[in-house]
Amino acid sequence: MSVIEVTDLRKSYGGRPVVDGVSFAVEEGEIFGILGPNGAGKTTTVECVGGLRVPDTGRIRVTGLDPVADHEEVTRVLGAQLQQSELQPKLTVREALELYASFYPRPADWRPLAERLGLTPKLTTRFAKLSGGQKQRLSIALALIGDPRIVVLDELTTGLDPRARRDTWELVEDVRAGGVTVLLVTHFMEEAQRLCDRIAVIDRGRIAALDTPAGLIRRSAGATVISFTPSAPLDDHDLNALPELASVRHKDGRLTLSGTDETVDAVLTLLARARVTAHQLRVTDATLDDAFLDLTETTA
Ligand SMILES: Nc1ncnc2c1ncn2[C@@H]1O[C@H](COP(=O)(O)OP(=O)(O)OP(=O)(O)O)[C@@H](O)[C@H]1O
Repeated sequence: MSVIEVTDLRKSYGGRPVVDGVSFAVEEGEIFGILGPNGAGKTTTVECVGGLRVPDTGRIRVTGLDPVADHEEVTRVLGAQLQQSELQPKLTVREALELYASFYPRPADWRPLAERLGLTPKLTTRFAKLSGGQKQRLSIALALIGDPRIVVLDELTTGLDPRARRDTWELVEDVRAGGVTVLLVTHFMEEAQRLCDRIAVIDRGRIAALDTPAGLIRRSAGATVISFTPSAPLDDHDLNALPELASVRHKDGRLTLSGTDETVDAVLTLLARARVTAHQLRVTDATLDDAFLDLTETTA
C-alpha cells in the first residue's frame, strides 16, 4: 500500500522551475531515499509532501490526505525532522520533548523514546550544549513524538563524524523496524546505499531514475569504470564511439569512462592506436557514486 503518492509535482521560484514534474510513490514500511546534488529540489519536494510548501501544480496524497487542505491531519501521520531545525539554545532536552509532545493530541510517551535514542542521560542538558550527534538524535525524537506512521528525515547525518553517522543509521533502521515508513533526503551515496530500499535520484527538479540501490548501479552505466590521465588529449569523437560506453567524464586532465569490459578493451586499443600513454590507469567496478554521476549528468 502506498502511504505517499506524488504525481507531477511542480514548483517554481521567480519563474525558475525547481521541481519540474516529479512523481513517485512510497510504500508502507519502506525506507525511500531522495538523492540528488545540492539545489536539485529535494527539500522543496519533501516540504511539499509535509504541507510546509504549497505546490504550483500536481497532486500529493499522504495516507490519502492532501497535505495542504488536510494539513492538521497530515501532521498527525507524518513527523518531520527538517533541515536546520534549531531549537531555543536554553531549552533542555526534557523541555523540548515535553513541549513538542504537547503539540499532539495523542503523543508517544517521550521517556521510552528518549531511552531508545540514548537521550536519557541528557534530559537536563540544554540544547546549546549538545554535540552534533545528540542534536540529531533529539531532532529525530521530536519527529517521532507525535507517534507518526511516516517520518521525513532531511540531511540527518550532515556534519556528523563517521561514528555518529553510523549510530544514526542504526537508529533509522530501528525506526523502520518499529513499523514507521521513512522518507530520507540525502546527498550521501553510502547512506543511501546502506539504508534505502528504493531511491529516487533527483536532478535539476526531475527524477533521473527510481530503483533499488543495486538496480541503479546495474542500469545506469556499465558495471566497469576505467580511469586514466592520457599523455595527450584523445579525440572526443573516438571516445564517444567506444562500444558499450555509458559515460565519459573529463576532470583535471583525467578521463573516467564507464561501460563494460568491451569498453575497456576498446579503450586500450584506442590508446595504442593513438600512441597515447595512460598514466595511473585504474579499472574498477561501478559504485552507486558512479551511477549517481552518470544519472545526474545525462538528464536534460
Ligand atoms: N523560498 C525560496 N525562494 C527562492 N528560491 C528557493 C526557495 N527555496 C529553494 N529555492 C531554490 O530552489 C532550488 C532547490 O532548492 P532545494 O532546497 O529544494 O534543493 P535541495 O535539493 O534540497 O538542495 P540542498 O541539497 O542544497 O539542500 C535551489 O536553487 C534553491 O536556491
